[in-house]
Amino acid sequence: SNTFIAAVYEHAVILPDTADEPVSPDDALALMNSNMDVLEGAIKEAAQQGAHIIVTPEDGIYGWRFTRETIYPYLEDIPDPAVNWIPCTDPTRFAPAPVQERLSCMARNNSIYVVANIGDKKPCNSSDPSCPEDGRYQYNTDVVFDPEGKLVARYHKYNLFIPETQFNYPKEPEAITFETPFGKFGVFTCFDILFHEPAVVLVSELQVDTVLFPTAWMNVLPFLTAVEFHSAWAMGMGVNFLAANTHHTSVSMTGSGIYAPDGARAYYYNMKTEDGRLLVAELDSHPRLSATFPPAVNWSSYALSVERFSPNDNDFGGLVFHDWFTFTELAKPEGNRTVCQKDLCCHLSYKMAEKREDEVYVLGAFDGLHVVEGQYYLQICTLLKCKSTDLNTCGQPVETAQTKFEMFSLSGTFGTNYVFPEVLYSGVQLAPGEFKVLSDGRLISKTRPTKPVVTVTLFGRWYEKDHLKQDPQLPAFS
Ligand SMILES: NC(=O)CCCC[C@@H]1SC[C@@H]2NC(=O)N[C@@H]21
Repeated sequence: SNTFIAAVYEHAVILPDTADEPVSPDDALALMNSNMDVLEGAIKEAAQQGAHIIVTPEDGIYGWRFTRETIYPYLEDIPDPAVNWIPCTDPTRFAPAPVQERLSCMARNNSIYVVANIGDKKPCNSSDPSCPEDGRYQYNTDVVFDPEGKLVARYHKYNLFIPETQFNYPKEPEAITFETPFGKFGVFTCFDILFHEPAVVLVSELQVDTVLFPTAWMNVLPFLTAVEFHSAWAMGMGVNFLAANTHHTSVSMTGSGIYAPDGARAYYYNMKTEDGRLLVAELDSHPRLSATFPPAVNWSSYALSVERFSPNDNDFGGLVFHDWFTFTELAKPEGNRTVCQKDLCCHLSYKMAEKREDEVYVLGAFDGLHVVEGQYYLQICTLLKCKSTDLNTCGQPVETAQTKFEMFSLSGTFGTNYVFPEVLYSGVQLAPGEFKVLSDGRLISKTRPTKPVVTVTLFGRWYEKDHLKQDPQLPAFS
């Protein structure tokens, strides 16, 4: 088919009690069944609305706050999908697997692909020198059941986030894909999105059409809020992206969406209540063949072709999520500005509807290794609103703004081809259809932005540089 209906469910996970001791297998299953009761309602509703596939969140069935020992009763042995297993119709073929059986039946009874995140356990012994002392590997695992209830994909998360000490890293990254009548799918989990393997491999080498993305994502403004970054990754990589987040506002977890390469089809961000939400939207099965598929981009073409727009007399520094940026203030209501850090020069042309006295915007550049909660090399050009009119607050998280822009055009001399374009309006709102990337690398407003701007960002990832030693992040202007 040319199109299909996708669903994602943001789930307010029912968490286990914080206990230091492992619970019984029955208690673990009871907690997981409470969560699956809610997921089953969402799956039924999605199927009734015609969805062909539904994605549910990372940690959506057992929650978090586990040690290696306390998660054990929640784990099941998940076989390689090559065994051709329908747990719903053949539940006793392997060791008891009540969670896989129930997920399989939900898929089968509703004739829909179901994507879920559960825990896998694999026994090992001393013949394996890497075998953990407790005699088992434990993996954060995505599973996919087809509309017959057959297990068609199993993915072990490769880039564990720092607190996930309950799980092991798989020895090698797994690039997991499967074919459907509506395109080729790939799957990875949460923190994986910031790294080359397996995320970029799935798109650039294996040419998937749609990525399935269970996540438990804590939002970090100004660049790493879920809806902002996940929609930007879909656009930068040219794929559909189905992101299902957990919903838990006390740790800033919210933000799910159905994203196409040219913008969001549906998204949900809600820090006000603890409600989950089902999203359903239509997508192209093969976005690369669609008339709206964005053109190939040379990310540095425009920026390398122009001279510096402005002198660097008044540049200053500031921290953005632990990274030392070089900033220049946008003091006039319109203009052309350049700011550089190391090899990255960022150019901005902009026009504000009016220059407000109570809001300050800057153009910023960062070219360096990010080292907090993981190590990854970034090149970032950004137009952002400062928290207050004090320039020392530039880079601190900001959610709202009042300044409307007539236009913006942002570009940079990137050394990487992997650049993710973000536009965030006041109130953590996306701007689908209101901006685009030209083939020469400029991120431009298509029409006059309809809402006040919080950030416009080109978020570049330079994967080859991830293993460099950290540069001392000193102000380049001092
Ligand atoms: N479950 C996960 O793997 C969560 C990782 C995503 C966290 C994103 S990426 C780095 C930022 N730090 C955060 O606390 N949230 C952001």
